[in-house]
Amino acid sequence: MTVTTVRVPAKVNLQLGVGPVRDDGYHDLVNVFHAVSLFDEVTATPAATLTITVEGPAGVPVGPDNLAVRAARLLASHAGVEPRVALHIRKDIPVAGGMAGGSADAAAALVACDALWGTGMSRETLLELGARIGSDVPFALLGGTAVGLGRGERLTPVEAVGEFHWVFGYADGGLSTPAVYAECDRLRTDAPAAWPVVSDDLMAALKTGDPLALGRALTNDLQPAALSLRPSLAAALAAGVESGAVGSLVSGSGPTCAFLASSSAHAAALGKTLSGTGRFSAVRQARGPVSGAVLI
Ligand SMILES: C[C@](O)(CO)[C@H](O)COP(=O)(O)OP(=O)(O)OC[C@H]1O[C@@H](n2ccc(N)nc2=O)[C@H](O)[C@@H]1O
Ligand SMILES: Nc1ncnc2c1ncn2[C@@H]1O[C@H](COP(=O)(O)OP(=O)(O)OP(=O)(O)O)[C@@H](O)[C@H]1O
Repeated sequence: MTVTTVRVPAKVNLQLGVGPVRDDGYHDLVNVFHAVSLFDEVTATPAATLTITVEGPAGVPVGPDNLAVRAARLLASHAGVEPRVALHIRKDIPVAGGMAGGSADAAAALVACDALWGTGMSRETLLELGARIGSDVPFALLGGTAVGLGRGERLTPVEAVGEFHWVFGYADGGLSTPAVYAECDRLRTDAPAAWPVVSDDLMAALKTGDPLALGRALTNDLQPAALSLRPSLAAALAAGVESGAVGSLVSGSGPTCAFLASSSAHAAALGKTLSGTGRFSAVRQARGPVSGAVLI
């Protein structure tokens, strides 16, 4: 194969239940991931050495810290091949926005390089290598809707009926994921975290495909921490409720706000209204669930 391109989706967390901090610094989670139709593309071209170029928003490292580069190196070392590839990322997922854009690129690089180098890794091996790069990477490989336990890497797919329609409000400037988890711990000093459990209401809403029920069931334990670090998010979320969203929450560690609509037409109207509030740097419509990283 000469050139491979992989398309990979962003995620929103339908439930992010955060348990106590573990000895290794991670938190045990109940993390209900949902892949949505905002995509990055990673292209892998044969080259003498490993190089990386990025097209799109600023703030993405173009060196060894890029998660796609780390993924390519890890795969090469695991498979015993030289990491000879020119990686090119076309980014559409917001950077440090709580939608797992970097993790998505790592997942895409694993799939693209495996195809380019003919290393023939099993799905299980790619999921295991992905988990070594970051907790969100396995889900970017899987896509759809899934419950993630442990630090979010132990995945079980969830059957969801139909399609849900979303509007995402982007913010200027990102939030650091470790800083948001640390703020979550700080806010809980007086009340230790309870062990999270999968929400029955959420699972029921996914089984029926009812957006109103899903909207009521959305929860994010990191939201108070994101709001504490970025107080302007409170008004941004309120704008969604005032504009008729059937559910609103911060996506993952934020600061992107996710708004659920009752139909595609409702999402288009909601997107227009939210654009007019001036509270977001950009407003995007998307649907979910969509598949994980795929060769195109
Ligand atoms: C907020 C979420 O996006 C929700 O899906 C994820 O939990 C974050 O996943 P991620 O960005 O892949 O995070 P990782 O690269 O694995 O970890 C970055 C940092 O986030 C914190 N972290 C992450 C996952 C987890 N279960 N507990 C944590 O406390 C830790 O401080 C860790 O050092
Ligand atoms: N390919 C990449 N795309 C974006 N950021 C990257 C990439 N590789 C490394 N990074 C670094 O990772 C940081 C977090 O980026 P990312 O966009 O993944 O955040 P996020 O969406 O908030 O993550 P998550 O939702 O998984 O917590 C960035 O600020 C950047 O420095």
